[in-house]
Formats: sequence, structure tokens, C-alpha cells
Amino acid sequence: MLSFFRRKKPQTPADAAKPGSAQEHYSVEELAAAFPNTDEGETVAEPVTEPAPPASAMEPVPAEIIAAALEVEPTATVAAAEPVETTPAAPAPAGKPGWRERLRGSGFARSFSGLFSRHPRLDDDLLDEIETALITADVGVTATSQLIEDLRRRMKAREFADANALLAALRGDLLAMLAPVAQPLQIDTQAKPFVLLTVGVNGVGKTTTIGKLAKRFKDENRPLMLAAGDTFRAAAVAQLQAWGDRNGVPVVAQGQNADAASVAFDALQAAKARGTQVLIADTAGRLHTQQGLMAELGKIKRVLQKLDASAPHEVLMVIDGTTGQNALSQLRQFHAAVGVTGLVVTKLDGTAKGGVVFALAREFGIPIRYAGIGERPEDLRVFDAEAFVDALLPENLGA
Ligand SMILES: Nc1nc2c(ncn2[C@@H]2O[C@H](COP(=O)(O)OP(=O)(O)OP(=O)(O)O)[C@@H](O)[C@H]2O)c(=O)[nH]1
Repeated sequence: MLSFFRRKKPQTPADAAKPGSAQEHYSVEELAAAFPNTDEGETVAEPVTEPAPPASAMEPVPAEIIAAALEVEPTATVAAAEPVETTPAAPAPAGKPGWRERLRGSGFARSFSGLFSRHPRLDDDLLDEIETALITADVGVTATSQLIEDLRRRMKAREFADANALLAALRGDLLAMLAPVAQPLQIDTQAKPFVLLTVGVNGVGKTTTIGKLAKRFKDENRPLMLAAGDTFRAAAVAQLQAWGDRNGVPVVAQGQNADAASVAFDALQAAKARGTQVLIADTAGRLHTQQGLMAELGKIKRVLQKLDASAPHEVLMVIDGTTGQNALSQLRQFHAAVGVTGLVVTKLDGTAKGGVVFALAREFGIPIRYAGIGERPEDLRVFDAEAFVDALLPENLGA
């Protein structure tokens, strides 16, 4: 049954440019993360109980596709979040624990592990080692130079009694870089609905992130609707519809190759008619270098604004943390095309170096809303600068 989720042949130049995308399979973990089950063991799709959005907006994915999508191993369920009546989105239920374990394998953490025990003396060699570690971890040349120059100046001024004090100063500098962008997403309940448009290049984790966010908002008792705007990839539509059917969240879709702007328009119309609090719109992955596809994002935004001049209220760009410095040019192009207001950096648990988060923060100052530190729903964490920095740096100098 899972053969349906074989990624289809490249439909766009963006797909073609993505190495290995044509024959990639969805893993059980990927599907399970995208459709967090609340009823363990049940694998057959329930009939949709929600009243359907306008008929013109709906072209349901066949039941067998939805059933196929649901034949996955259930993963650990999210600890139930407290229902939130207040405006700010609640922090991740699991809190800070888990960051260090998940980021242990990152290039950043590995570069710093043992660095201070190899270079316990306060001298230029230690600074050179730190500089190399930061550059290797994708922090970027400019941000690294800024950090190293600050440490050098303070070392020369004899501010540090020992390497421990220098490590504490580095921690402080890294935190200072991230503090301005650690701004949780605020759901404006006056916006009816609050429209969240997700964008990003192929395979960064948009659809999976939407599944995790939808779970979070559902747990917060927020009336929710999804727009299946990734019309290039059939599995993306099925993923969202299956999740919506399981969890009683309406999903507006028009099927594959539909006009993404038209899906977004229909969804916003339906969400307004129902008094939905949050509408999350998916979009197809696209390379930031493809002018035509980038222009389509502007069109989606303009079409939404025909119904609500203030929409979308959040343009959430999903960035793959393993991308490295290329993430900077991605963000530059997406920001120019559609005005990015928030970031999700995913896959920080994998082979990511982690340092790109600092480079993004320094260059753009755009809020980082969430960090993806694993495949489970609870692994999409509200971005916590302190937890992140502490997970990257050694616990003690000998570590
Ligand atoms: N390890 C890890 N994997 C993640 C994370 N977020 C997403 N993924 C995985 O990334 C892969 C791609 O996710 P998708 O949601 O399909 O990506 P997409 O951006 O919607 O893809 P396109 O529609 O092709 O643009 C899946 O295998 C996800 O499980 C994360 O934080 N950590």
C-alpha cells in the first residue's frame, strides 16, 4: 500500500533539481510524523464528519489513497497540551528537555566537543580553534569574525580568568545573536481566520511541519482548517487530507495540478464562512532560483488579500537545517517574493551543522518560530534560544 507514496517523477524543474527526489519513498517515520495518530491501532480512515467546504473547492482524494496513507505505525503521541485561551501559541509541551540529546550529532556540537580540553590555555590558538569550529559549523564568515573579534578584544583586556570564562562569554555572545529572533508565533484571534502560509524549497519538511503544527493547534482547541496547496505532489494532498479526516479538521483541496492560488482562495472563503480561527495553507516546494514559481507565491498572496487585505498573517518559511549557507540565498529570494515573517528550521537533529541558525538571525533578523529536532510531532519545538545554544556548546570544558 505504501507504494502510493513513492515520490512521483519530477513535475517541475525544482523537482528535477532535487537529488534523489524522483524515486524516494516515504518512510514509516515520515508518514507517522505527518499524521500523528491519536487512536492507536486504528488504521482505517473514518468517513469525514465535518461539513464539507463549498463543493467547487473539494475534489476528495479517493478513499483507498487515504486508507493507504493511514497504514502506518503509530508513533509516540504528544503529551496533551493545556487548552490555550490566550493569544500566544503555547510552548512545546515537552519543554527544554531533549534539545541536547537531539542536537548532539550536529556539526556544531561535534566541533566543540573536546575543543576546550584539547586547548585549555587562554591564547590565540584557542581562538583560532573556536574560529575554525564556528566556520565549519556554518555560522558564516561574517558572524564568526564578529564573535571572534569580540572574544579577542576581551581576552586582551584580561576579562577572562580562564577558558571557562571565555566559554561563558561565547555562550553569551551566541545567545545575544539569537535573542532578537526567538519570538514565538502569536495567533491573532481577531483575524478571522489567522492565515498561515507555508513556503520553502522542495523537501525541507513543509507538509510534515503543517501536520505537526495542526496537531499543536488542535491540542490548543483552535478551530482549524488546512488548504492543500502543494498541488504538484499528489502525496502532499493525500497527507493533509488523511490527517484532516482522522482528526476532524477540514481540508480544502482541488487535487493535483490545480491552481494553488485558487485552492488558497477557496480555503479562505470556506474558513471565513465557518468562523475558523486558523487556516494553514501548504504550497509546493520550489527552488528560489525559479522566477516563475517564485512569482506564483506573490499571486497566492494577492489572491488571499482579495478576501482579507491583512492576509496572510504569517508567511512561514521552512528551512532545512542541513542546507548550510545556501539557506541564506533561499531566504533572500523567498523574502523578496512573498515577505517572509517567520522561520521554521527543520532537521536540526540530523546531519545539520546548526550554525546556519546564527547566520540567518544575524543577516535577516526574521523571527525563528519553531525548530524541528526530530520526526515526532513533539519534536517541532517553539524556538528557544537558550535551549538551542546550550545544546550546541559543551556542558563542561572537558566534554
Ligand atoms: N529528522 C528530521 N526529519 C524531518 C524533520 N522535519 C521534516 N522531516 C522529514 O523531511 C522529509 C520531507 O518532508 P516533507 O514534509 O515531505 O517536505 P516538503 O517540504 O513538504 O516536500 P515537497 O512537497 O517535496 O516540497 C520527511 O521525511 C520528513 O519526515 C525534522 O525536524 N527532523
